Amino acid sequence: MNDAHQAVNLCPGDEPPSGLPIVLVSAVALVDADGRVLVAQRPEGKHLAGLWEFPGGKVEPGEPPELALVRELKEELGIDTAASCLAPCGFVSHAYEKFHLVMLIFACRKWNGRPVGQQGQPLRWVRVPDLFKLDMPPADRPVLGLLQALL
Ligand SMILES: Nc1nc2c([nH]c(=O)n2[C@H]2C[C@H](O)[C@@H](COP(=O)(O)OP(=O)(O)OP(=O)(O)O)O2)c(=O)[nH]1
Ligand SMILES: [Mg+2]
Repeated sequence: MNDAHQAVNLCPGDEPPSGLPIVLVSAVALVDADGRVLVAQRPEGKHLAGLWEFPGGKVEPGEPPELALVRELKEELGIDTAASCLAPCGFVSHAYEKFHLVMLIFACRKWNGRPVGQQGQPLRWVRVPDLFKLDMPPADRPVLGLLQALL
């Protein structure tokens, strides 16, 4: 048995199911001057409705992930930022029932305008330790650890 084979066997049951379409999403931790992070409640009628999420959305074909996020922040929150204001924090990879989510996480401390939910979605500024108490999508749990380490 070679090393690679042994490494696979160290984590039995961890293999993700294959065959699901991959959905690439860019999402952001907007961080205010007090170190709080913005979360938005997902609108009714959407996948994972009612849960608190990091703003962002699907990357369109051929679209750079940073520009997708700049676009989504304008569409969802009405704020302006730039790719140069987005610091990569990490990613999550999570199998939902119908697709496999790969979500790139950025941090952003510089934007213009005051975030307002453009679809009427409620917003909250939350300290990182308090994010653990919120009802968030299952894919987001590893993001909280990332933010705890980075912010
Ligand atoms: N934005 C965002 N999406 C998340 C998070 N966690 C999580 O599992 N997701 C999932 C929910 C969705 O299935 C997918 C992102 O889709 P989205 O609904 O935000 O996409 P979008 O803004 O482009 O909206 P739409 O045009 O497709 O309606 O990622 C999160 O923290 N933020
Ligand atoms: Mg979205």
